[in-house]
Amino acid sequence: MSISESYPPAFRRVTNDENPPATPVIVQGKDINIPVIDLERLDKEILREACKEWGIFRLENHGVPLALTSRLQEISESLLSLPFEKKRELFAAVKSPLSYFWGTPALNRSGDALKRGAQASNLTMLEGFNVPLSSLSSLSKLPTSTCCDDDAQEEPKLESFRVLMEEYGKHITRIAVSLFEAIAQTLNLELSGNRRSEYLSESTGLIRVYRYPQSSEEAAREALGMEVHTDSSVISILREDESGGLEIMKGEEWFCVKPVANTLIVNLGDMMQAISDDEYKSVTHRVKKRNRKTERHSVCYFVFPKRDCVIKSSNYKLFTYSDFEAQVQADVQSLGTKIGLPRFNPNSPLFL
Ligand SMILES: O=C(O)CCC(=O)C(=O)O
Ligand SMILES: [Fe+2]
Repeated sequence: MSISESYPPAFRRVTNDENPPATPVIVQGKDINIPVIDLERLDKEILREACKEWGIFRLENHGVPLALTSRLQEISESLLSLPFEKKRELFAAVKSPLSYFWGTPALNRSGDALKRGAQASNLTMLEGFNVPLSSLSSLSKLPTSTCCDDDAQEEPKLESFRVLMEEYGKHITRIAVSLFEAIAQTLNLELSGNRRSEYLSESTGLIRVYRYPQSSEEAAREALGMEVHTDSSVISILREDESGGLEIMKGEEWFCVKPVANTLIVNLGDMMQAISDDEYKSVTHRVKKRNRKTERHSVCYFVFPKRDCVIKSSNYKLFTYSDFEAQVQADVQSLGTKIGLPRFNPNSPLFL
């Protein structure tokens, strides 16, 4: 099987060099070193500075075993390299909470792609699996499909993926909770009662495993792997491979964040920005693959407030996380893009 048979059909034209879509050339940012935080020796001053000036940092000594991330990457790559139709069938057939998506990272709560408005022609060159962690742990084993004999060969792989994901999910949740508590201290945030678990609700934790395909030189100059955005989360934690491509906006400029083995990248999301009264930044970022000869694989964890948690912030009207999520989805559907926090800021022209 050629590699392109494992890509969604809509990607094949772009990866084959024939007629790449005519879109503006995207200039690649300069290299930059982001702040480094050592989780074993957390320095609150460095953490405060990183959250305030950058909204993103590299995490060292995070305690996730290298063997676990390597095995997770291996099994994810193996599942993602199955033929396109197979991936669709397999994930639909096992009726699990896991879902397979491609062409857009904008999904609804059930993991289905949102229909996009105005910019619907912008195909995003990525595919992946969406894994809501809480439903994963309630499934002791993935149900066996009765669909087709072929699937039987892949199901053990899917089951190993589930087991590894669950283990990885526990580590990454532990990291998110300790970082959130440390960040809250740097803000003197009052976390009495249930406030911590309302702001950072472990049960909302979600992991996405992404594959960004190879592409021709021509397309490489033109296509973005993931469009410019901020995350809606409180905290996001990324594990990327060595191929590079993550870029952040600092000031008015784009910069490339180079991969460093066995570290994680933590970025603050919109909810952290709101909770901090805009003291801390939800970093604007995108993925532009540097090396189009290889695929890029990444694993990204997102954690959110409880759905009905009211976000109180002096710069925004009161809103619940559910209100925010519904607004993002409505904007993606009608405008083709997320507006995010400005919708809730009475001083913004985009305020609703
Ligand atoms: O794949 C990556 O490196 C980044 C993914 C990302 O920014 C996201 O999923 O929000
Ligand atoms: Fe992101």
